[in-house]
Amino acid sequence: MNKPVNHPEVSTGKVGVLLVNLGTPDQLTVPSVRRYLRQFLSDSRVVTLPRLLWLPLLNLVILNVRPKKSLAAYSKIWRKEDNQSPLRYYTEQLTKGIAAAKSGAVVEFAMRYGEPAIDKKMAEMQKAGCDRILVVPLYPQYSATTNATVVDEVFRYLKKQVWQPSVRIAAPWYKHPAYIEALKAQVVQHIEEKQSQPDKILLSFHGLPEKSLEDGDPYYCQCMVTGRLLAEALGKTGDEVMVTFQSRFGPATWLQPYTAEVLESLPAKGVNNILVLTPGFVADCIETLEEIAIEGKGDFIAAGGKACDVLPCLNDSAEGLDVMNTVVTEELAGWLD
Ligand SMILES: C=CC1=C(C)c2cc3[nH]c(cc4nc(cc5[nH]c(cc1n2)c(C)c5CCC(=O)O)C(CCC(=O)O)=C4C)c(C)c3C=C
Ligand SMILES: [Fe+2]
Ligand SMILES: [Fe+2]
Repeated sequence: MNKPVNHPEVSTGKVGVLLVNLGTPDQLTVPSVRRYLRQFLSDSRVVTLPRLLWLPLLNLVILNVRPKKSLAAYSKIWRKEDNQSPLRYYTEQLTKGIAAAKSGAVVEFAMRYGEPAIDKKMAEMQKAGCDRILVVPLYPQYSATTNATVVDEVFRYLKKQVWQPSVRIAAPWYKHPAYIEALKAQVVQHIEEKQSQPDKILLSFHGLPEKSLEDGDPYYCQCMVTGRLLAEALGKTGDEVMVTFQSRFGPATWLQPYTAEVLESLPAKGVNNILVLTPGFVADCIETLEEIAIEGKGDFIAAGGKACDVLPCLNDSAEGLDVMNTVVTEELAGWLD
């Protein structure tokens, strides 16, 4: 006879849904911003330069200069009412919204960098009886710098487990009709309220080094598909809807055209009324609220532009929740026995 094994509790067959966003400083302080940037920018999926070159540069130069600059930017958008960053707030609101729609599932969020950490949340979900966990990286377009690093972290956790849950990773939804329709509805509602058409609609996505294309990262192509499908849905030409890339970091060439350069050059071309969307972000954050809605808009006006309306991310709006609920529902279909 085998020796009796001390069995862990029998599974309750629950399903877990773990939404994972990038991460954000916990507090509005230089050490907090530095801690976040250190973890984020030390990830070799994010900065692919040789470690021996990059880590000294990061630790000796960048982490001494950048956190102060970033803190000034975060302080412009920080939520005073609940003392947290918008990214964290909207990620939590989305999680609550999905939990309300998916009774029976354990719905939680984690951050790839900082807290709540992915391994802690995975462990909690297993403890709560989840033997199937759907992980949803909160990025409509796939990139190795965002999605793949979430998957790496999930599997680092799984590697240490004797009893692993089944895990499924949600696919990016860059061309899903629910997503395109949600963006369209946002634009149509804005134009109706304003009772005038913009000269141009800019879709500003987070940038990546241009080299990502050579490396096989599909991000650029997925952004272009989102842009084309939205233009088609709106009945607009490729000229009226333009895809640009923001948030360049470091001296390398990044995906182009650069949002900042386009914003500064449009007024001289007679494009004076524009509408800007940031469809690569699920939730508003420093990159959308500070870089675009404050800095980018200011630069456009300073260059002679008349109106630059910036739409919020889908966030926890009814449309935003609908997109995420659709993604979760479709991923779980067939998996929920
Ligand atoms: C090499 C650097 C970076 C790559 C590659 C990169 C890819 C990437 N990032 C997002 C989404 C977000 N990035 C955010 C902030 C942010 N990104 C970088 C650098 C790279 N991003 C930095 C240095 C920062 C920090 C902010 C700053 O100091 O200016 C955020 C916002 C976080 C917040 O707290 O508000 C998001 C979201 C995507 C989607 C992406 C690749 C496609
Ligand atoms: Fe980024
Ligand atoms: Fe930025």
